[in-house]
Amino acid sequence: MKTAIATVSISGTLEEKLVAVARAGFLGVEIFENDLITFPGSPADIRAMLADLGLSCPLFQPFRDFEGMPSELRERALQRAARKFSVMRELGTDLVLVCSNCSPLALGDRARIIDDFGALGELAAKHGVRIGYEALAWGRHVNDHREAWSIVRDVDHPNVGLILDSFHSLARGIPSASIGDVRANKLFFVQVADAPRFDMDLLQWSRHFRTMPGQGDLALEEWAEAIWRTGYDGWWSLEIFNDRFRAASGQLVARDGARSLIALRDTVARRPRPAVPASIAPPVAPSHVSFIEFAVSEDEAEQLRSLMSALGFCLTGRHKRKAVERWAQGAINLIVNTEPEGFAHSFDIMHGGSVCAIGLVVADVAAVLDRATALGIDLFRQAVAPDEHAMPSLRGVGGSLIYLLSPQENDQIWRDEFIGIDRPEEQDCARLMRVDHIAYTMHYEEFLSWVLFFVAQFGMEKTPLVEISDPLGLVQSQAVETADRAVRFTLNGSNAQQTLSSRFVQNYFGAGAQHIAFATDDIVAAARAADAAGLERLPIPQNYYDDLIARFALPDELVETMAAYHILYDRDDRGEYFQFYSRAFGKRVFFEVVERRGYDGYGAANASIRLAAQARYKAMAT
Ligand SMILES: O=C(O)c1ccc(O)c(O)c1
Ligand SMILES: [Mg+2]
Repeated sequence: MKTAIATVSISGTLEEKLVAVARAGFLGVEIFENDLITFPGSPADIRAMLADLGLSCPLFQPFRDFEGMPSELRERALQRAARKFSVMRELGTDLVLVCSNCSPLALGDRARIIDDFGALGELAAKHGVRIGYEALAWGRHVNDHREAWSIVRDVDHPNVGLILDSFHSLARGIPSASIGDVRANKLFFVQVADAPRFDMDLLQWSRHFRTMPGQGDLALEEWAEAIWRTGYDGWWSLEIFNDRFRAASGQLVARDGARSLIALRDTVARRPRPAVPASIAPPVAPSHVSFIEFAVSEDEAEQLRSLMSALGFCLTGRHKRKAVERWAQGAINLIVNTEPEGFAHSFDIMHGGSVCAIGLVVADVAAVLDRATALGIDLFRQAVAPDEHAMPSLRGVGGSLIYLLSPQENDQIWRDEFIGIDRPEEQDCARLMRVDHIAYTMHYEEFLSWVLFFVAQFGMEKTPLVEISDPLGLVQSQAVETADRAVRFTLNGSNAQQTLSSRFVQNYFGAGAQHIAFATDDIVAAARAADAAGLERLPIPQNYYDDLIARFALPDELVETMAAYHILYDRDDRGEYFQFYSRAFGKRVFFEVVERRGYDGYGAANASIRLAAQARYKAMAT
């Protein structure tokens, strides 16, 4: 798979863009005219830079408003093209993208359009270049690749071919089966972009919200599969217009782009009767969260211990040699690491007491590592003693670790590395059963990067994006989940400076786990016990409960109980959801307890209530 990316997809100066593209492992780069025009050197200088970086330039674009112009403008359009062709030769590319005409002057006369492309093809042949015709979704007369293909077919000139761009076709809902009509030798170039499903103006949607494959909702697999089935073996190039990417690190976006194309190809390779053979290890979904590890100083550890105790966790083991404790309840293991050196300690110094690692159980650790390597995901290994499990790990959100455990290791590790502590009978009353989800908070600009990480590496599914109102701005939130919902993460990021999300990222010096939700099957019992144990809770206003009665027609008694214990409630067509929150530990991490009765979401309707309650604490503190 020959992969390229358009300069428009990446932030920075042209030089910075090219370096980022080359480092990410692309073979080619589409040069956007604007990047050429703003560059203080000749096209030949750009060509030399590309050569130094080992990149080729398979496409120059765009050339606009060409076909079907009234007679008096036709000659000028051809002259304009001739100038561009000279530039292209200097730049070292032989293909230009001509996008369908958007000018109000354009005529839709098909015979004229075919004639124009015939003339352009002749001119191109003289200059030793080729033309690729792309139907813009908002083209004045041609806005469907089926129409563009029929024109290219009828022009029948060796220097005139078709360019397919997933956005233009999928945004308009054009069936990908129609790609089967395109002849591979006439398909000159393929551009790939995904996008979240928005019901909005096509041009605005395309110019601001395109994403890497896997970060959006378009049916890219069918589309890419249809292209492979034609026998096309040319370039696959990302053309991503996205406001966030323009503001993000070029290196990050380029690396994600490369990752997204590898993952897209692999998804197609894993469909029935694959159009391409698989070339990397398959995605292996984690079966559950084995543990969550906190890196804390001894001072903060006391606070954390009392919070965990109040939630019903018991100290069940100590590491044989290290200052590491295991606190457990149900199938949940919380690790408290106060070691004065090592990864956890560095993490604590950097961020303050917080989640430095999680452990995921996976059926095939080697496959996870192989896939991570293929996707350019960083692995982490640290020195271990001979009697310790050498758990490999991936670098996850904010540099925290995702340890990988086989099911066997998950059974053995506590016995092998920890000295068990017998707990008194009366403490043995698990109210919380398992980790329901881990909520990560991150910079707005890196949000899509982590969506892609979980989707590409573990084959997790995305829920629709939701916007949550914090009293000080909007927060964007999206969950990634395994197909069986046994492992769930929510990702949160905000563009507004003072939202709780943004303050977390500022105070924490980066992205991290902001809250952890545990599942119970009796929320009232869990809340009552937590109250009795002195858990500091997030208070919810009575107005919320009055509104609940109005919205859901719930029995008074239930609402009174929920109000007494500050339990939030949500319902959808599948079931009911109950949740309550602890206050934050170290002003960073807080806990949530949830009970799901058939409900699959995260109580998005309640998130603004929770954020408002948390904002009150901030107001009181200042
Ligand atoms: O938004 C545009 O105008 C535009 C230009 C060139 C392209 O290849 C494209 O997909 C969109
Ligand atoms: Mg395009």
